[in-house]
Amino acid sequence: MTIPLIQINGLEKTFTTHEGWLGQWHFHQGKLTRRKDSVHALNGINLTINKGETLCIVGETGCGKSTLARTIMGLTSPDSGEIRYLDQRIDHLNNQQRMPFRRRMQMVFQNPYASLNPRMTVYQTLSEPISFHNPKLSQSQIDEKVEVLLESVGISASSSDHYPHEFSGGQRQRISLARALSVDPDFIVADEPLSALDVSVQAQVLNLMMDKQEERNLSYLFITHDLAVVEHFATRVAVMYLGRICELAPRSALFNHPKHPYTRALLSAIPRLDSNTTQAIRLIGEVPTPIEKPIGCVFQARCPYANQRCYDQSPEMITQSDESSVACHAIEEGRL
Ligand SMILES: Nc1ncnc2c1ncn2[C@@H]1O[C@H](COP(=O)(O)OP(=O)(O)OP(=O)(O)O)[C@@H](O)[C@H]1O
Repeated sequence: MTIPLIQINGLEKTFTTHEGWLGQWHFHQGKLTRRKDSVHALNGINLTINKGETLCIVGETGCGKSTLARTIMGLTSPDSGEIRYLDQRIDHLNNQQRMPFRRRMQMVFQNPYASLNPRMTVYQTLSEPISFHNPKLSQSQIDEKVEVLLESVGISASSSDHYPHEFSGGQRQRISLARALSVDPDFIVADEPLSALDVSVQAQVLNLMMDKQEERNLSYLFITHDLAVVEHFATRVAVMYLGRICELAPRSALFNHPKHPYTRALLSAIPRLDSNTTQAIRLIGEVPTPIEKPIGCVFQARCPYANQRCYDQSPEMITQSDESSVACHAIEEGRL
């Protein structure tokens, strides 16, 4: 049975930036004014992450993947929209109110070199969240939990007095995962957790994450550029473009029958031995900047199927027969 764990409705986030060194001041109504640009990072995201599933987010750099992750985790506040954990709204909580959810929702970052405190031993890194969230545990119970946790991610408990710099990149990412697991979460956001690692180590860390998911019925929101990882690991895949989700589909539907022109373009960039019958699309044109949010479909400027409606009207997500959803006028009109 599918149980929704995280539900996101109409999430919007715009950042205001002061663009460029020379361009940041200008005269406006006789006054020297600092120029501001609005970066539309999230433009109405609707998404559900179910219990026990891995939802992978893919899309070009700057399309809003990390902003989505950080907003779900409460590290960035949304401008509008709702985020629910089970049936509780969590998008507007202050630090104090968010505390119970911090245990249940954890994050693993791209760079284990930066995300572990270099001045804390592995024991301190793991025991601190354990004792904070379980104040009744005795010292020996905490010690035992740290030991079991470390061994469970393939790090010898005898190295718990070592510092992060004494470990390899893969070991550090294992320790980051152990830290996330130390408080028994239900949900982990992993933002490019493999991309700072050697290719040979990536598979080991990915397999470890899959084992932990099975053991603990974890839900993952997994952000990656690597479509081979997505094909191996995802339950469902959300394809993002310029702050919007353009296709959301079960893994096999997405890889076997990609629908949105952007998804097709992404997948046709992967060299494959089996010939895919879906027509490949080569992307033309520049990636538009999130500062100039287009009216209509966000993919219009690079889409070979765009017509006037695509320039005028933003397409809605429409569910297809294979449980995928896609936002594309050309598909809706049967032109694709
Ligand atoms: N704190 C911020 N202030 C201003 N702009 C920001 C901020 N954070 C993100 N942005 C902008 O929002 C847009 C989305 O950024 P985001 O990091 O979410 O994209 P991404 O898809 O995760 O990219 P990448 O794959 O490179 O990590 C980008 O244009 C980025 O420059």
